[in-house]
Amino acid sequence: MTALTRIVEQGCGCGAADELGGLVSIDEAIARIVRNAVEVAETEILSLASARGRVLGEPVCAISAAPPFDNAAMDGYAINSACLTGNGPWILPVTNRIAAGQKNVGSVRLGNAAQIFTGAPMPEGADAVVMQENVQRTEGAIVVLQKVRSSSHVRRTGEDMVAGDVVVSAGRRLTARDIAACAAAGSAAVRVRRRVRVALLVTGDEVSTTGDSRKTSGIWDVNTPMLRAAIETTGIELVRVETGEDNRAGLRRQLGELAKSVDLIVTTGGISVGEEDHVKPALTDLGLLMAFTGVVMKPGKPVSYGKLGAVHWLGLPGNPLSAFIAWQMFGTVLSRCLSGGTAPHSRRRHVVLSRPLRHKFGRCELRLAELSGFDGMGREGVHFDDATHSGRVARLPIADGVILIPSEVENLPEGALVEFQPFCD
Ligand SMILES: Nc1nc2c(c(=O)[nH]1)N[C@H]1C(S)=C(S)[C@@H](COP(=O)(O)OP(=O)(O)OC[C@H]3O[C@@H](n4cnc5c(N)ncnc54)[C@H](O)[C@@H]3O)O[C@H]1N2
Ligand code: MOO
Repeated sequence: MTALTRIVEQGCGCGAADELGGLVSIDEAIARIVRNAVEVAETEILSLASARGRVLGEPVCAISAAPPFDNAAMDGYAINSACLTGNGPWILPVTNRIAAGQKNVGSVRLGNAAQIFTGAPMPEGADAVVMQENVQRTEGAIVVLQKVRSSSHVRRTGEDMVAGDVVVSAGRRLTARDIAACAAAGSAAVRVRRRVRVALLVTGDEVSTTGDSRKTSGIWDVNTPMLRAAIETTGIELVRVETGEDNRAGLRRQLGELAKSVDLIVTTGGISVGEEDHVKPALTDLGLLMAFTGVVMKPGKPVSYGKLGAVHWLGLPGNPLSAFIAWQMFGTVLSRCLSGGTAPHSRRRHVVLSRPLRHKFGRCELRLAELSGFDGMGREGVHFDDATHSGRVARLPIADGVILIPSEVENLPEGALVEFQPFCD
């Protein structure tokens, strides 16, 4: 039995929406984010040394061929393979010695050999390298026991890249792998998009900051440190962190101020339907255009998104697990779109349930899950929680991601396939 038959890019694929309550499906919420989020236009030039994590604003092209000349791939002897005729062994006089970095390497005549070291330029006349382990060295000569093919252990000019090749495309978020290709292409600096500027505003009068020596217990503020870390992981720049006032006028003033200096405001809490939920009314006062207000998912139902002029607002629920999962589902997509990064390949995959699963019909549930390795048929298994509790985070450290349980599913047997989305952190 399969809970979902197709791997979808990001959404849950079940398409559940609650028109009456104004809630949209996960897929629709993502589509609205993608439609509204325009990447930052400004770019800057950075040295390769400081470019990791940044989004490339223009392609990086090779300035010359790599390798720039034919060279030895092994320590050994450069020979012309055409001299190994008939049956061996063949005795070849060693007439020169070539080290890496050496200029004027000379040539090798047919029937002779040049001792050569890995990375050294191939001498004229030679077309192959015999590894030193495969010869017997005698006074002034080598004995070759087996034939070698032309080009054996030779790295040819331009076999990795030629001048003008695009080695990294615009939109890539630079990793050590991209930086390797840029360096091999001769690039010292790259043009990247400027980082997206983000403000985090955490509401909730009842929460206390950890580290306050006057307090030994309380509802600790989880969202600020958690989202600081999560935002940092996506490569955008957290420029302001504030504690929200718990009233409409105060929030209106704070949000209005923040909107002057950032591209994105992320808030947590204060977005449900209670009389004490002031974030949306304050944003409405400021002229917010709402793209969606609530998603048919558990946890994270109240997650909302809209725009204050050119500034994006992502409203995450106050419950820490809801805030974390809503960030994973929507915040990461929004950050990527605003940064100008190309969509990564989906890391979604099917996994096999380790035991029967029960689910309450209604919302698409994103339940914490832990990968448990592969079975004899190569199928990846998953352990999962009995239920989702939006205020609990004790199990987050051992969870590798979430399984997606479509809204209409009520029971799944052990061995059923479900979709799994790994956390990006
Ligand atoms: N009548 C209804 N009530 C609620 C609904 C609903 O549909 N109808 N939705 C529930 C759902 S689902 C969620 S999720 C929460 C989200 O509400 P808010 O986003 O307005 O969040 P708050 O009420 O401000 O806080 C919820 C919860 O989280 C704790 N919290 C808040 N901030 C932090 C923080 N920084 N660190 C740790 N914990 C935090 C807060 O103490 C509350 O317990 O609404 C339901 N209600
Ligand atoms: O949707 Mo809420 O996040 O379950 O508690």
